[in-house]
Amino acid sequence: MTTVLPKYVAVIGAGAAGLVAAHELRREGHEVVVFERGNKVGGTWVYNPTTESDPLGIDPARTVVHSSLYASLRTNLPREAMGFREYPFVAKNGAHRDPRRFPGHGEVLEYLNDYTTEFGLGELVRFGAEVRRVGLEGGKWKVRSTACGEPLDEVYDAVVVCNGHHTEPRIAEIPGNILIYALRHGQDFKSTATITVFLSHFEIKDIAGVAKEVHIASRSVTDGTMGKLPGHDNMWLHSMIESAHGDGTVVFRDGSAICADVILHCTGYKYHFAFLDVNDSVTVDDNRVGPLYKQVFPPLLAPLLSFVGLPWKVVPFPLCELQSKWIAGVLSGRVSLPSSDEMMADVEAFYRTLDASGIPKHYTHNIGDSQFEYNDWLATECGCPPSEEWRKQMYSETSKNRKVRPETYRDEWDDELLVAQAHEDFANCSSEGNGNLSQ
Ligand SMILES: Cc1cc2nc3c(=O)[nH]c(=O)nc-3n(C[C@H](O)[C@H](O)[C@H](O)COP(=O)(O)OP(=O)(O)OC[C@H]3O[C@@H](n4cnc5c(N)ncnc54)[C@H](O)[C@@H]3O)c2cc1C
Repeated sequence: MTTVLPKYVAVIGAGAAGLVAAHELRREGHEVVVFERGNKVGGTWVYNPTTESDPLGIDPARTVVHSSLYASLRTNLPREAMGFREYPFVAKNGAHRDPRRFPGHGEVLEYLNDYTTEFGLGELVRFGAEVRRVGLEGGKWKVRSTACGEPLDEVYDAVVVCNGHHTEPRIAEIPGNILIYALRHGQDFKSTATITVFLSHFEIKDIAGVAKEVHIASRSVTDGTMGKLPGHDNMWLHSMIESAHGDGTVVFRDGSAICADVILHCTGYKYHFAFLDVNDSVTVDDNRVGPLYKQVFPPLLAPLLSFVGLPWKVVPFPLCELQSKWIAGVLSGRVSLPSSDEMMADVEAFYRTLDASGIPKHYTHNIGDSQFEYNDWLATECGCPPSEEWRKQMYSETSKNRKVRPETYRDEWDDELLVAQAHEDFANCSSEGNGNLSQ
């Protein structure tokens, strides 16, 4: 094998993906700079209690606030399955710690802070540094960032994009006037408000507890499920919205109508890479980022440009960990990639499989059903063990429990045996020197 020199790598974002990418890259011998436009590590898990003064987002003078979290948010995955493979998310004692199996968002941020401290990642992060442009010049990446309004141009060998995909809202296109509301507390809604929610959401009950009426319009509502939601006095399911009007009238496709004070879009987010200047080597088309070999490398720019954390409906932390190991190994020459043509052929074959199964383009990165197969493929490439059996089973048991006990799955479960197996595994991990378990 030819020796490849360590690379000078720019990582964009210091959320879970950027942190694990930085750790794995440095571990492999690369020199790393992490650009983070915020002033903390943790990305999504950095909670901001404020909302914009203008919920319609029209006033150009408004202070823009972004946070995808709301106050009462708890994880939807159990901590054992959710954590990084090499740094288990175990409960810790301490004034600000939340030992629950499905902890509140603050505990996830604490965990990511612990991870940062444990591996000394803070020294790699440049806070307040927003990447504005990434372009290829003479075989090297020119990265333009701004800090305190001052532009800075630097040259890197490789760029790893970890900018997350829960920032750019995907707004449902409804003819008529649209109201958008950012939610932090259910109590943000007055008890008189009638709310139309564009898509069902697990935590809608927070709002239903204080709003007068909640009307849920969703693609998945069928004739058989329309009407009042069983067990709730003030929640109704509707077909999709046909139009919305300035006086608050919302007309559904079945012809029924209500009058709403607020329309809340629970329609998710879009992939967005405003800083990427790579002609058409990577594009976003109907929320498909591509072409990407195995969700990570654009064949024409591999291995010097890569993406971590694009897949959704997955357990993100361990998946990002494996993607990062793969990227780090490929950049150092320890792991090889197929040729560009072979990678492109693989991507095209993947798209044909999606087409043949009737899976729309915007589901390209929904790899939920095959996530563990995907993780195991990455693990084999990197020469590390496949996903733990308990983790796979725990994921599937949690999904089942969420369906059976939608209101209480975070506090009642039947997979204690898997929890015990996880902890047995963590103890082995600890004997191999994992500082997270020695406290
Ligand atoms: C409401 C909600 C609940 C969730 N619940 C769970 C859960 O229970 N369990 C779970 O495992 N996952 C959950 N997730 C998924 C969560 O997104 C992932 O766990 C993970 O945090 C994603 O990390 P990331 O690093 O990919 O992205 P992010 O956390 O979004 O981090 C991206 C970082 O990049 C920075 N950045 C972006 N653009 C630039 C730029 N141009 N220059 C510099 N910096 C930039 C951002 O400031 C940010 O810090 C949830 C997500 C949401 C939105």
